[in-house]
Amino acid sequence: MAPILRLSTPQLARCARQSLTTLLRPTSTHRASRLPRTTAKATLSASNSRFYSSQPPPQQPPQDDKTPEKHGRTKPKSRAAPASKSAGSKDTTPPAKDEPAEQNLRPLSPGWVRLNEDQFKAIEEMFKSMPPSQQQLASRIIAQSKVTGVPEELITLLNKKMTSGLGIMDTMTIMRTVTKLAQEMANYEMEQQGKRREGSQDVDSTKSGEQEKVDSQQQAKEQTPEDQQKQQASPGEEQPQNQSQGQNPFSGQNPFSGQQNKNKTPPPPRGFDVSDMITWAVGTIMLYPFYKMLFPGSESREITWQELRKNFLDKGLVEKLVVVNGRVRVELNRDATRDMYPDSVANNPTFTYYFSIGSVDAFERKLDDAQNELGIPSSERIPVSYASEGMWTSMLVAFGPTLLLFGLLAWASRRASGMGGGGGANGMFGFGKSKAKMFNHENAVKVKFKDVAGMDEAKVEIMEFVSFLRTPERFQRLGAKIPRGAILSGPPGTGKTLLAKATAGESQVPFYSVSGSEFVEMFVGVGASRVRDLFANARKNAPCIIFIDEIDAVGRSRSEGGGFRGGGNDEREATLNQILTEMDGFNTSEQVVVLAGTNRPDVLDAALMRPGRFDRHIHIDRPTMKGRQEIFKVHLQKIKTDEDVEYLTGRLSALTPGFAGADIANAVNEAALVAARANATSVEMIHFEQAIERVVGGLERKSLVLSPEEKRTVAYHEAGHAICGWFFRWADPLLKVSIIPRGQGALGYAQYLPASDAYLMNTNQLMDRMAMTLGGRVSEELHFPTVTTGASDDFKKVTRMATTMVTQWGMSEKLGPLHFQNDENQIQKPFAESTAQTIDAEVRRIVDEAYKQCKDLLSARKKEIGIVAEELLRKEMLTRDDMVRLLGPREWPEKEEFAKYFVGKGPTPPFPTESTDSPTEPQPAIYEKAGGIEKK
Ligand SMILES: Nc1ncnc2c1ncn2[C@@H]1O[C@H](COP(=O)(O)OP(=O)(O)OP(=O)(O)O)[C@@H](O)[C@H]1O
Repeated sequence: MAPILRLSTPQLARCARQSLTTLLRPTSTHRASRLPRTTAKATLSASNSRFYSSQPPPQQPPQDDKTPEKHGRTKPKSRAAPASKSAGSKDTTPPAKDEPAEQNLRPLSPGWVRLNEDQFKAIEEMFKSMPPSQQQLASRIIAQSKVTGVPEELITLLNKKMTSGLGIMDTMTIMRTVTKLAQEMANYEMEQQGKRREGSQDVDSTKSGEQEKVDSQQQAKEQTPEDQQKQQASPGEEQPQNQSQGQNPFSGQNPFSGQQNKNKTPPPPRGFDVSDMITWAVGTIMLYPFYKMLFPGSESREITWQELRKNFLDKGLVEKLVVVNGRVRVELNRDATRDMYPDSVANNPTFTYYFSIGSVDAFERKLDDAQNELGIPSSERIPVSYASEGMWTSMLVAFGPTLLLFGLLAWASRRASGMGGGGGANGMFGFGKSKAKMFNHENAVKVKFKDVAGMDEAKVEIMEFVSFLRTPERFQRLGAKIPRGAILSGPPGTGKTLLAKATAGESQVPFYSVSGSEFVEMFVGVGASRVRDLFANARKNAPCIIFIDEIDAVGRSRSEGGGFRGGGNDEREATLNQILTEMDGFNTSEQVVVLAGTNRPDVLDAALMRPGRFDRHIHIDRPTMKGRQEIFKVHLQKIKTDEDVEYLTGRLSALTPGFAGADIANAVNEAALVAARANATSVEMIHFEQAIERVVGGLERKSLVLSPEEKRTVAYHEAGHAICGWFFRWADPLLKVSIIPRGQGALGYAQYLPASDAYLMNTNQLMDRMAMTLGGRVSEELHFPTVTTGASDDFKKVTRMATTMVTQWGMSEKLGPLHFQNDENQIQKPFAESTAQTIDAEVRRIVDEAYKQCKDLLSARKKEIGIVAEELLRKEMLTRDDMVRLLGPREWPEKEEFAKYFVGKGPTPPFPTESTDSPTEPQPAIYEKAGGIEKK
């Protein structure tokens, strides 16, 4: 076993690989490649067995009392005689080279015994079923066990094997026994090595170099010719001797050899535990035959009934038949079989034949018939026994999947229980781990306040958090409590996340970003666990900012409404409770600021909003004209344009009322794409305008071809809108009229520029807007014998506007200053039937008034409608300048900002925004929407 000690780690690894390959390669007698999966451990261990087979074993301790003296060595201390002896051949024949002399036997450890000759033979028989490459090594290990003895359990196992056979439960004992054996052998080997080193050092210190030379010459002389031959034939076996003399071929690598042997306690090679390795290797070798005993299936062969009869039954070789789970194992009379078939594998004691049967009855009948035919008297009939061998295997097959499932669940619940108290980092399959992304100011959070435009008030509010995170002592000194967090609310895309990021960027602290919906899972408790994990991480990295986007996903009011209607939602509630708890859990010195974003602050739970949690409520609205201009400036920095930035941004912001920051970013990017498509060298005004038109109105639908009549109707319809917009005093300024189909269902459109920053509208403006919206239908009535479906969307807008005037804006004298909220989710109207009737009547009255106003105007301007419509049919699109050319300048003064950017400026002011039902949210103009109407 010594050679293993001299191998370097890479060599060991190589050996292990070879060994594994060898073991898995099928041999003629042994189908290793079909080893069951249960052998995995043995196979792994077997990989080490090649250390032994690839390297010759060490020379055994001297077999003769005189040898050490003869060689001029220090004689090893004599050991106590063992209780039982092994080779009985010791007295009669010289011991085999691997067999130790009795006086060199290691004293037996408690619970250890020595094997007798029969037992050795039995083991050797078993080793015969091993691949030949390993047999040699296995027998060396047997020899070694003669020195060390074997654990008593091994004898018990052997006896059991010979009498009743081993069961699956014995595997544990085997493994334990083998481990013990391997450990003992390794210890023994280490002792031997130590002694050899000590011996050689003693000799070195006492002998002069000359004396050594003489000794070695004498030693050579005194060696018998057989000894010399042996040495030549097996130089490897000389290695221990050479090693002690510093001639080990591995001396360059091995700390045990050569010069290094002079160190009293040579360090073992790094990262390699010799005794472990030996344990593995010996364990593998020993375990393998035992495994074979337990699972002999791989050394059996299926035969047919006819073969059985012809080869064994008729020849009287069958000793017993054992019926096991639908198969019959044939137990042969080995001696008789050996005489008849001397070269057959059937002589191998572990080899069995078996055959399959349909039913036990049929088999018994067949056997009886065969024996009758052969004339076997009933007293000598072949015994048939019934065993339930393989029960474990079949049980494993039957219950395996269930057990696996239970195991998996047990494992999962153990992991899940880990998330309970300790912060929940892992949770079930890691579910409890927070999904928050952490951005670090050094690499990711590069956003600064200068990148966030058009929300000065919000910035001022949030700036306080920055100062707190940067200089907390300034606040703490005066006893001020630091705000825990802020809710940023506002329409989508208005820059809530951006502002939170900028706060982190300015304060130069880590930023955890997570969406409220990421807390919600199908497992109750996971959300809460994630919240715990998030806050635990944040505390570790304080000072830092946590940003929970879309907090309404978890923070909805628990009392009523939202997802809690109809029975509640435990998971969401648990998550919310955890957020509340965590926010309470901060002490005031903890520099963790929680910001949350939502589009629906109205649905949030009151507990979230109370002071001490989200102390601040910062509302971020869509930007004003000035705000848009600033946002355009921020985003224009990223693209190449030669336009005058001041004028460009002013005009673009005038063109984009109602745009949020995200829309502006999108429009700018779209403009760059349009310019790139046109191979332009820089992005020009026209590209921006096209981009905005595209963002608002949708793509041009060139594939939609209208018939000439349809086109004509569309042109007159749009001309009606345009004339209203031109002649009504309070109408929004007209920008463009087009009959090019765009987006979804719009066959044409008129664009107006609503007073972008007008947050109030009076009755005059509303009436003009409604009249203008009805302009399309009225024009159709005036110019065609029949009307079309194209005005449905206009009617919808008008009705909605009139209803809002009556029910919410108090613009009906009959109903007075009352607000009637008609909740569509409620079955009953919150007002009396008579009130409902009054509302209906008032809505009708207002729409009728608007209709009359429109009809009066268009009837008077029928000629102008014709002019515009015909021009529209020719050019498909008219700009404001075209309108001035056709109709003369507009009678009413234009608003200042409109005049600044559009009156007499650029040739193609584009852009959609027609009428809208809300004074604060201008909508893009669409001539006709789908909704069952294909085209006009
Ligand atoms: N005020 C602004 N200044 C500059 N860019 C802005 C501004 N507002 C929005 N943007 C642009 O819009 C993008 C999206 O904004 P952000 O994600 O912050 O919107 P949000 O309000 O959080 O939206 P949501 O409510 O849908 O989560 C930003 O990445 C930025 O490019």
